[in-house]
Amino acid sequence: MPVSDPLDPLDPLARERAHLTESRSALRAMREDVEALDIKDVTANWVNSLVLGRQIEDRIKALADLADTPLFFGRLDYLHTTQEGQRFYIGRRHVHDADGDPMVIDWRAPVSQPYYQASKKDPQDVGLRRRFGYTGGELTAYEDEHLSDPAELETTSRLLQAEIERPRVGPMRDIVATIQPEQDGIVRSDLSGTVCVQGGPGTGKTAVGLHRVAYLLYAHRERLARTGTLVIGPNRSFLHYIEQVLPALGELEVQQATVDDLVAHVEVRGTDDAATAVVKGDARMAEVLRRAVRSHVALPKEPLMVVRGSRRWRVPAYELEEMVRELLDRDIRYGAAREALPQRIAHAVLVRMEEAGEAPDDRVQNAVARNPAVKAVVKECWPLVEPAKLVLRLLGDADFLAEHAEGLLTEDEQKLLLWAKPARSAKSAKWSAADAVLIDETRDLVERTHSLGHVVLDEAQDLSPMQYRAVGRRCTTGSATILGDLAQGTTPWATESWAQALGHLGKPEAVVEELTAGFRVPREVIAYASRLLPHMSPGLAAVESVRENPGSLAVRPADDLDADVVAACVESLTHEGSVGLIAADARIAPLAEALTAAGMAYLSPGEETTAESRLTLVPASLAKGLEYDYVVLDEPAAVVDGEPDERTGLRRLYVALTRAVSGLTILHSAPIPEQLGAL
Ligand SMILES: Nc1ncnc2c1ncn2[C@@H]1O[C@H](COP(=O)(O)OP(=O)(O)OP(=O)(O)O)[C@@H](O)[C@H]1O
Repeated sequence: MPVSDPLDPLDPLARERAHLTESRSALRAMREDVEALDIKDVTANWVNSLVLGRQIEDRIKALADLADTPLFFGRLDYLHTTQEGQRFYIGRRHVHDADGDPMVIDWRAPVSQPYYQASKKDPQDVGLRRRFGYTGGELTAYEDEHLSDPAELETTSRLLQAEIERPRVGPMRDIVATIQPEQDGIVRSDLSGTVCVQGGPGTGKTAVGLHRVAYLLYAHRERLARTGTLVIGPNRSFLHYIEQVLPALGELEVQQATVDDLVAHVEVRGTDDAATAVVKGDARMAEVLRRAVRSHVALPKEPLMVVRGSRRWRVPAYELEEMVRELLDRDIRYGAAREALPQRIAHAVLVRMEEAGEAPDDRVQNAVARNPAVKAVVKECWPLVEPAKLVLRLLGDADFLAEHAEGLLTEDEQKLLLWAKPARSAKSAKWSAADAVLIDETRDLVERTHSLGHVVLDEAQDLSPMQYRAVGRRCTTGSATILGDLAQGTTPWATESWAQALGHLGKPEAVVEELTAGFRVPREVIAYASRLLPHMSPGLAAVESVRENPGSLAVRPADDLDADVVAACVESLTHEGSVGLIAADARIAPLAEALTAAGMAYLSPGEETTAESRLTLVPASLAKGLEYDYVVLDEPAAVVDGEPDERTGLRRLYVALTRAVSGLTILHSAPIPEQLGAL
């Protein structure tokens, strides 16, 4: 790797540094231009000026020059055909000079794509690809690849390798400088299609999903600003961990939520046992709910008599019945049909008025639709359905449930659904998370759920069919990026195949891509963890680690488990980077006590690690998606035993074993689960 000679005016590094300095001044000038905007002349309306003011503030924020985030990380020199001898610096955002000429090009622009995709085999008209290395914001190195020079040997990039090996203190960071070709293909796939990514631990699924949102916002900014984008993660601590990535890429508008947040129409205070939750999460419940909602519709028995002034207008029962039947047959929401019915009835009355020689207009039709007699028919035939009340009745009234579950759920399954003690009201009921999903489904039967432009669903393998439906209805008219690993499914309803999951989501046509290169876990550690695969997810390929650092793996029997675990944490903390102590949930309290007794401060998952505070105590149930430079794993057998069945237990253990970036120390007093075996 060439080094700089500051005394040489032709020194390439010095010239690149000069370009960096000029680009920073250009960025400053762009920011000052925005800061100098005077909106008083443009708008007299205070609401407009508030909105405009906020947009300007966001723009100023987006144009900030962050000291530790390099303005560009690469350079492309094109050859002749497409961009005639042009040179582009690739960075996180577009920077132009006073004449509007680009100094740094956004990594998402089409001309940047060869930075990620070009190779010796397919140079894509690129003569030179240069990667830059930074040390604390200073440009200190560069690395060249002459893609069209057959004499130059292909080597692995030291800068890329250094980035992959970099210690992981702090929240998750972006990977724009080092997105790999297979990842880039997913990041840049078109907005119109849904993509599903299967990938083992540390293959970059989360990173790819977040960069795809950033890319789509760039390529379809207006459309997505209107329709909205959402990232769904498994829990709060995970969302905290990833929340900095998009803002660092200049995207401040993306919402984040858990599936529970999406369906939070009632307060969740209860829990279900696994068997009950499985039935509640089963896709057949959608049909039970559909039937139950539609069962509220009653066919009219009596004719309708509308009195207006001195005239009486009669609509016979059979005609009303036809209207109701016709609405039932149409595939529209219960609520929409309920709104349509009075207008239909009013229309029938108007036809009669016209036949009698009157000339009623729209106002008359609306007045008839609001007539008490018409309202009474609607109330009788198409009553309001309150979603929470309907679910309350299904879970509390065995006959009502049996009527609508007939032929769909067995008697045993129905029993599992029924509350031991029926709740009195929707307010006082102890709703579970699965109940909230049922209520959400019912709401959608009554009124269409608003669809966003794009949804990213991470750790998707853990969702129940009913949860997939809840996510799917939030992107019916948009698209989605579905990320997950079947081997890390730890819920009793975890999906067995992506085809099934995509079917429930309503996106059966989605393309399933696979990522197999592992950027997190060292070779030896992933090989050890992958021993579990045949026992819990046969058929899934093990991840191929691209880490060069061999990492360290130690499995040690403990005499005094708590004390030995604390000692292993102390030892891990002598290294640079973050340390995660992962343990079965039931072991968290005693370990917290042991750490406190030893005078060691620790964080909870999702709390930001800093240089001073690097140890996090992680319950196994929250470890998914997170990573630490060094992991101390307490008592693997307890992690397995903490789950209701062995397969789920082994999968939980697999998740815990695959969080380490540099070193994994396992301490056990009980025997190591036999599927893992000795080192
Ligand atoms: N192209 C890349 N260059 C550098 N680092 C990368 C790259 N791809 C992924 N990484 C890093 O590898 C680590 C794992 O990535 P990520 O968390 O996205 O993986 P994942 O597949 O979601 O893992 P899990 O299945 O455990 O949730 C992160 O630190 C991420 O920044």
